[in-house]
Amino acid sequence: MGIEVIVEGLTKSFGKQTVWQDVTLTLPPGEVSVMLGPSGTGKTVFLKSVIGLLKPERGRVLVNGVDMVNGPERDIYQTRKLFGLMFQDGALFGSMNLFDNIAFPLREHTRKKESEIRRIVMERMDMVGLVGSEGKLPGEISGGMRKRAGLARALVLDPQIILCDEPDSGLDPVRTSYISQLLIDLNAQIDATMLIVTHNLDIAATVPDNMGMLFRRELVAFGPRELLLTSDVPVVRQFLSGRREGPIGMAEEKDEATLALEQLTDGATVPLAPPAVAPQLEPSPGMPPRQAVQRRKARVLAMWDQLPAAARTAVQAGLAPVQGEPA
Ligand SMILES: Nc1ncnc2c1ncn2[C@@H]1O[C@H](COP(=O)(O)OP(=O)(O)OP(=O)(O)O)[C@@H](O)[C@H]1O
Repeated sequence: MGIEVIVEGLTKSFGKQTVWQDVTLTLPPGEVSVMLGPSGTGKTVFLKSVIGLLKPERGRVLVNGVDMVNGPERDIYQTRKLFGLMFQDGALFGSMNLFDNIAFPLREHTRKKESEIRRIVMERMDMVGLVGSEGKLPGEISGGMRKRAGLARALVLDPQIILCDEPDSGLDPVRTSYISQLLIDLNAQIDATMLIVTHNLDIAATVPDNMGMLFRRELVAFGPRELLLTSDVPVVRQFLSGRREGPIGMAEEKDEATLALEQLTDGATVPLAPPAVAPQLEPSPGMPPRQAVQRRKARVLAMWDQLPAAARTAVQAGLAPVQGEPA
């Protein structure tokens, strides 16, 4: 089962610029979480801080009891091996074929024999649908294939926590749907804790168990997907509906005067209908059921009293028994 990641009071700055402050959340073990936020709000910085590649000034990130911020470097290095990291561009070595790219972490970090490495690499390539492309160079394949190769490489060390930075960037909507399904299928197969950073609304609506959003140097919210998908917090509603009206501006947050002017226009005053919550993706036929589903159900029911009515209704709709399944 995946490992819980506890983030407490995390604050990160570069010089005088605070990227975000006092971020507190828990990634539940084996569940899929998505972190949303407009460009430049520090989503990538957050991922890098979770894995200990960047050092926030305050707070801690606990993984298996190790603080990835201030713990001993030796422990951080060991704990990092529990992670699989999928970078935005796949981060493949251009001069290596896909097989060697995916085998790289095994050759670097383990003493496995080549025959064992071949078995693992082929198994992971099969998981992401790349068998037959072992000999291709990254420059010879499509962006979607590069993403999948990046994902296969993130999987070779059997990670218990997977971090994905914008798995959709540069992909068309159809390829993005395939990646979404692949992420759910992977979760069903390996039950790893997953954190996906994205601004893709389809991924946000259909993939995660939990969702968070960064804005104005704060974590606006983090919780079950239904909480954010039905939220009436203006910035969350604006982001999830992709509207211009609201606190998020083109280059940066809008100033007070622009916002006040918007309040006077019809577009901003017409209330949005409560959003319909799309069903979460199920694993593909033939995949095992996601083990996180039952754990999440118990967790969400335990926080029932704290959920607003709209979120409860959406949770109930999602819990309705599927035909042929016990309630
Ligand atoms: N190493 C660094 N040194 C200085 N500033 C940095 C560094 N890394 C990131 N930043 C700044 O931190 C802020 C957040 O960057 P980040 O890449 O995390 O945003 P993001 O939310 O992932 O954006 P996008 O969605 O556009 O990828 C930006 O203002 C960026 O310029």
